[in-house]
Amino acid sequence: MDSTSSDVPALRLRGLAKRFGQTPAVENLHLDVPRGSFYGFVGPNGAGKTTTLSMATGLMRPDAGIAEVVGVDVWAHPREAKRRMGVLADGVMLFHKLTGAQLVSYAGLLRGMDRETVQTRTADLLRVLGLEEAAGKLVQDYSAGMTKKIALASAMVHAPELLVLDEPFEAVDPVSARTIRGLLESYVASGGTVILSSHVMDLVQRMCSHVGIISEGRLLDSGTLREVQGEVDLETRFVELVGLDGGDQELSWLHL
Ligand SMILES: Nc1ncnc2c1ncn2[C@@H]1O[C@H](COP(=O)(O)OP(=O)(O)OP(=O)(O)O)[C@@H](O)[C@H]1O
Repeated sequence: MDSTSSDVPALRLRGLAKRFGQTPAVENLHLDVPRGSFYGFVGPNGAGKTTTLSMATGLMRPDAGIAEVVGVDVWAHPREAKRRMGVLADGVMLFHKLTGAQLVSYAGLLRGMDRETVQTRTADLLRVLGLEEAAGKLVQDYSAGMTKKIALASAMVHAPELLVLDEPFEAVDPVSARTIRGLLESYVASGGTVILSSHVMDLVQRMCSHVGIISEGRLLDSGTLREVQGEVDLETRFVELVGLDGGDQELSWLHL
């Protein structure tokens, strides 16, 4: 397949599956993320979002199925696939004994970039993300939001074709969230592709051109935002598909 063709999805998943013991976390999942799309991957807690994105990005080996980034098989050609994507993983340990600036630079050097470019881009990212003053501080001393931002900078420094972001806005303050949104929007406008997982339907509805809804390890619906949400808003559609499951219950003892 010609990986330069715009028909090749930025991310293509076929039959992805993963079990933890007897529990299926992801089952026979097929998904196409078109190039140049801003793709929201949503689902309730424990739906399989992180497991899917981990298998898609070479962090967790699937029991079955294929993951391709711009036509490159992630598990057959991990180095080539990883060059083309930037990943913000959920719950993965960073090298916390490095300073923020060192962490981003290290990520760039790992991708084979020259030192000068790495330095310039690291400074740009730290400035834009409001981390200039914390550049020399150890990552272990960062707050949760600062950690999220430095991990995001590390994922973006090599200007990959695809960004895979697991909960990029979690713990991030509203001003930084706005900055990150702006960065991602201009990245997509210039031809990049973003897939992000989130629980915040408003945010997905505002930012994303495409959506996939996953529950209990299965993809329930996917397509353009308009196709998926139909005549209602995304949250209503999400609840229709996933079910309320306790969402409308009350606790009598909590009535004061
Ligand atoms: N390392 C693991 N060992 C055992 N079970 C796991 C492991 N990781 C995930 N699971 C299980 O797999 C299922 C999917 O989890 P996953 O973290 O992918 O969901 P998620 O959609 O990302 O959830 P959340 O929105 O809460 O972050 C859950 O039932 C979870 O308990």
